[in-house]
Amino acid sequence: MPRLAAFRLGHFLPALLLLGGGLLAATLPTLTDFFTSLFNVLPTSLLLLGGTFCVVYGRQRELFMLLVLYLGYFLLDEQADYYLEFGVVREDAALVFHLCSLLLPALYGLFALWQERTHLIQDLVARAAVLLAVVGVAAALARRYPQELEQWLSVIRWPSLHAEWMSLVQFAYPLFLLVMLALLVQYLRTPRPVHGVQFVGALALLWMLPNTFIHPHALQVMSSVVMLMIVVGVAHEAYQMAFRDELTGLPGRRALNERLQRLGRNYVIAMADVDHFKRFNDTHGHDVGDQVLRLVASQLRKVGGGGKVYRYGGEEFTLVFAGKTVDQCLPHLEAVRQAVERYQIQLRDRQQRPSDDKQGRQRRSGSGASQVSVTVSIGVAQRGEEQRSAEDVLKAADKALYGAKSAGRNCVSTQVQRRRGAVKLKTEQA
Ligand SMILES: Nc1nc2c(ncn2[C@@H]2O[C@H](COP(=O)(O)OP(=O)(O)OP(=O)(O)O)[C@@H](O)[C@H]2O)c(=O)[nH]1
Repeated sequence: MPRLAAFRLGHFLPALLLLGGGLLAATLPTLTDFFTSLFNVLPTSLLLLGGTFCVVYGRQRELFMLLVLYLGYFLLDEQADYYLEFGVVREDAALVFHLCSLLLPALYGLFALWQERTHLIQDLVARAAVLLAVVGVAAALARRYPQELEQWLSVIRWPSLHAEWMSLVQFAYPLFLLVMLALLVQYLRTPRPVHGVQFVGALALLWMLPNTFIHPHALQVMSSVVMLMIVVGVAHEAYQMAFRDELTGLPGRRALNERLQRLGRNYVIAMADVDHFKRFNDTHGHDVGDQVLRLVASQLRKVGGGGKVYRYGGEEFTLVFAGKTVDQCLPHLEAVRQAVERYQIQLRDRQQRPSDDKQGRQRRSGSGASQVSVTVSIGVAQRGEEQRSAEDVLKAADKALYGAKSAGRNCVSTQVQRRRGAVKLKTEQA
C-alpha cells in the first residue's frame, strides 16, 4: 500500500503557489508591457537555463520534461500568435491543437514516470529516441494524412461521456486522468519534491490546453509556470540533498552549521545520543538500527519549547533552542527522553513480512511479535561567560553528554545538574 502518511505539503506548496500566481496572470485580460515581454522570453530562457542545470546535475527526466513542454509551447504559440494577429485560426490549427492535446500529456507523463536507472548516456539516448520517434511519426502522419488524422482525432466516440465544456479531443481526458493518477501513485510511493511538482504540473497543463485560444496569455504564462515548477523542484531536491539527512529526514550537519551562525546571544544546545547503539546494531542488524534511528528522530522532532532537531551524525542528534535558558529547556528534554524510552519499536522482519494487514495484526499480537526499545542520553549547555561561541557551547553540550553516559545513561545532564533514569533494552520472544 502507498504510504499516505508520507504526504508533505512542502513538496507541493511551491508548485501550488506558482500555479495560483500563473492562473491569476493568465486570466488577466491584459498584462503590462513588462510582464508581456517577460512571458515572451521566459519559456526559452527556462529551457536554456533549466536545461543546462539538468544536464550538469544529470537530471535527464526533468530535461526531457522541459523539452516536451517547450515543444508544445512552440507549436501552440505559432498558432496562438497567428490567431491574435489575424483574428482567425490557421488552416492546420485544429490538427496541431488536437495532436498537442494528446501528445503533451502523454509525453509529459511518460518522461515523468520514466525513472533514471541505466547509465547516463544510455538513458539520454533512449529518451531522445523515444521523443524523436513519437514526434517524427506524429509529424509524418500529420503531413501525409492531415484531414483523415484530424477527423479521426476529433470524433466523439463516447457521446454519453461528452460535455459541452470539453474542448479537447475526447481521448485527452482519460489520458490526463491516467497520467495524474499514475503521478499521484508515484508520489505516494516515493514522496519527493519533483514528484509533487509533476502532479501539479499536469493539473496546470489540463487547465492550459483548453484555454490556449480563450485567454491570450494562458499558453505563455502556464508553459513558463510549469517549466519553472520543474526547475524549482530540481533545486528543492538539490537543497534537500545538501541540507537534509536522507535516513531520518531531519536537517543534517550542514544545516546545523548554518543555524549555529545565526543564533544570537541567548540559546541552548543539547546533544542526544542513542545508548548502547553498537550493541543494538550487533544484536538486531544494521537495518533495524536504521529503523530505530528513524523512530528516535521522529520522537526528538516532537520536542517542545521551540527546539529544532538536527542529525549531527551517526546516532547523535543536536537540539537547538534559540532565545532560551537551560532551565526553560530541561522539562522539554526530559519529556522527549521519556518519550523515546516509552516507545516500543515493533521489529519488522522483511523476510517474514505478512501478506496482508489481518495476518500482520495476528502476528503482532501473537507469539512471534518482537519489540525493542532504546534510550537516549542528553547533554545540555547554554551560551554564557565560559562558552561564548556556538562551537564552545556545542563542545560543552558534548561534555555534558559524556557526563550523562557516565551517570548510567538514559538521562539528561547539564554542566551543573543531572537526572537519572534506567537503561532499558528489551526483546520479547515468547
Ligand atoms: N544502523 C546504523 N548504525 C549506525 C549509523 N551511524 C552510526 N551507527 C552505529 O552506531 C554505533 C555507535 O557506537 P558507539 O559510538 O560505540 O556508541 P554506543 O554503542 O551507542 O555506546 P554509548 O554511546 O556509549 O552508549 C556504531 O556501531 C555505528 O556503526 C547509522 O546510520 N545506522
